[in-house]
Amino acid sequence: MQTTPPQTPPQNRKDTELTPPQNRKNTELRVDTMQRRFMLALVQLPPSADKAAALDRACQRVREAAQHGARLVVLPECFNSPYGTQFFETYAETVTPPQRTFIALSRVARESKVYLIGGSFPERKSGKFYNTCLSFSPTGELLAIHRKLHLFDINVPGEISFCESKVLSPGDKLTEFNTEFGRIGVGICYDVRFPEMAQIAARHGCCAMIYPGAFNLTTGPLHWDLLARARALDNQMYVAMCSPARDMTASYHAYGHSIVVDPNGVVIAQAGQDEEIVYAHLDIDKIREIRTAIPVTTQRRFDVYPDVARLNSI
Ligand SMILES: NC(=O)CCC(=O)C(=O)O
Repeated sequence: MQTTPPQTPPQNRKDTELTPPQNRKNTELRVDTMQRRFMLALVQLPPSADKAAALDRACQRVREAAQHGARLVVLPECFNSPYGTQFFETYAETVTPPQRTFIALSRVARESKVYLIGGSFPERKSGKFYNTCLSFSPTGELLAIHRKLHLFDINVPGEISFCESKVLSPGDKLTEFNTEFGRIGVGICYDVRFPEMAQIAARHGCCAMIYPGAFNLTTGPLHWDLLARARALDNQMYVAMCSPARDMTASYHAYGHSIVVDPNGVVIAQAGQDEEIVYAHLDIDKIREIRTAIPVTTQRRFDVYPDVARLNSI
């Protein structure tokens, strides 16, 4: 459990679980800042069935993003395995003990001196499988493990049917971690459809909610941008979603269009459908400005809807 106050730098500590934010107003931004502005990079990678090659390419692109000045780098969902229930068991790795993906991501975060939200990979744990995202500090320390909470089980007749829960189990924890820029919340793809996660993260003082994702060609054009913008506007926080590039020869056709949205709901960076790194500056002062100008954050009527207010004490 995290026991350190928000001012504490992220070393020597894991934020994989949440504790009540004590001694502060919950709506406060956790920006005790050495840095008020930083560059985020979303690495939109092509899908690949070759795990080693995909991992090498991801690390090479993380280094490239760092050389361009990014301090927080994000990879896509299932970035080093094909996305499909038939592949998860074959490509799965453990976190304890660390295997190939963990070791490579930790090393590249350390060598590049970046915070790395390492997309996701199929994880094997105690006989179960999860869709898991590991986040690392610039020293390569594991900061957070997010196991996708909401599994992608949908059926749009004639368009797309997917059932992650055939193979995967859902996680059971929200995920946030501290950086010197601010506190960051993490979800994976379908998690973005559940507004409670971003709302809780915002009320815990997160400045950004980041989702490695892999929408498809049916729901992508309909909902990808809209969901990112909705989560950002409702919570007056930055939202970023990082997709694989589109490959029509792959078994799953990812939408692409990795996106960064500002706390006004404005898209400030967006990829096309091919391999690309998108960069955006996140500015903590902008969150404050927007929350001051349109102060919905402090105008909530928890006297009328008290159940929601209990989020304060999560
Ligand atoms: N990988 C996913 O969770 C896909 C989510 C998606 O496409 C959606 O429409 O939601």
